[in-house]
Amino acid sequence: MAEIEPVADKVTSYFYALLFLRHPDLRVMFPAAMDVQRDRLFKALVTAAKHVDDAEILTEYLSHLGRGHRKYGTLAGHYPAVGECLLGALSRHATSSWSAETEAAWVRAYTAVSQIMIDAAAEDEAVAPAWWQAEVIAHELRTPEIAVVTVRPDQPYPFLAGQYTTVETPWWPRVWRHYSFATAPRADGLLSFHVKAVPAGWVSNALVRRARPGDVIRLGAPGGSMTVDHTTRNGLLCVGGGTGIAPIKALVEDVAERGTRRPVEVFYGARSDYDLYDIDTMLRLEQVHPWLSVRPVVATGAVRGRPNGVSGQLPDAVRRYGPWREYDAYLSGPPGLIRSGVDALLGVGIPSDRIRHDSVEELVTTGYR
Ligand SMILES: NC(=O)C1=CN([C@@H]2O[C@H](COP(=O)(O)OP(=O)(O)OC[C@H]3O[C@@H](n4cnc5c(N)ncnc54)[C@H](O)[C@@H]3O)[C@@H](O)[C@H]2O)C=CC1
Repeated sequence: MAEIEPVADKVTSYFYALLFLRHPDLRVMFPAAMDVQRDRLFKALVTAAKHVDDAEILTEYLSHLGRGHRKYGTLAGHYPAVGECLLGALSRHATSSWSAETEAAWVRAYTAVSQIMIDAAAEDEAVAPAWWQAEVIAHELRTPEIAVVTVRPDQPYPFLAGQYTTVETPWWPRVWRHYSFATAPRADGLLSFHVKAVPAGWVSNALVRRARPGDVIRLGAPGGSMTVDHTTRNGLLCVGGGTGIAPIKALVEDVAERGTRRPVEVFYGARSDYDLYDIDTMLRLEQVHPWLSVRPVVATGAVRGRPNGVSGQLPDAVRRYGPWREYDAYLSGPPGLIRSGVDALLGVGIPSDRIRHDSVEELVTTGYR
């Protein structure tokens, strides 16, 4: 991996060129623009290599990957073709470390990896569809860039509060992006997402500016482990930045449904007062739940009309309050916030096994664009 990492771009470009030259029929399974796809392949290789000594984490990661590949139409028969081209690309770029021995090691590793993915996909086939179709039934613009999109899946969609899914729009086939569910599972089966149109974001711009009630999108399977630990009575310290408030709101609803009245402290951060697009919903929840406290935090300017508003960065705001030793922490938002937030939470005495957030690598490569 050390020899491959600095030339990752070349390796993945070469790999896809080989794959499409040798197997042109597979090209239709991939999006028109391959930039994000290329990053994804390499991130998957790095993640697998990173956990190579921890069979449990590796199997969980690969199983999730295998199940996730069902929505692309991936079949067991595709894996050998991919494996051959991967070896072709690696052997061409890892020239100084390549030998019969390394080749045999890669073949063994790839065979094991693909078997776990194939088995997980086959198991999943018996219990869940490869994807869900979902009709947009409401589209509410909260700011010119942020929409709350509510959809009705064509069949029951089981998930846990705090999880995310992948979304494909009809306008950009085979381009999938992650979005967290903005509510806990609802009795009416509806799902909603907070989407911010980001520059050059294919899916996010389509969802904010084009999608209207009646349009049909596709959803992949749910994922993510930022879910409430119901085995403890610890309080929840929730830090949500920007649209990262969406899964935090879902967690609050989950605690409310359980009726356990654990203290929940939400720090809701935005660049400015104007960007606190969901503050009214959060404050309404605070009014009905005595165990919930919501503190808006803005990076610039002041929070108007909210006496408990804080000016500054989210991690600093969290440090200013507390103590947090009796709390589990949940972090959601931009990758930079997750990184500095984890440091702040460790610093205030919350051990790492009680800090939950989505994978920063996933947020970076498969972001919300
Ligand atoms: N499950 C998750 O973790 C979710 C993550 N997201 C991510 O959240 C982001 C939302 O984007 P925007 O609304 O434009 O957010 P934004 O850029 O407006 O930032 C939101 C908040 O995070 C703070 N922040 C940003 N970078 C920081 C850093 N390096 N250190 C400390 N604080 C920082 C800002 O000061 C602000 O308070 C996207 O990157 C999206 O991918 C969105 C939904 C769910």
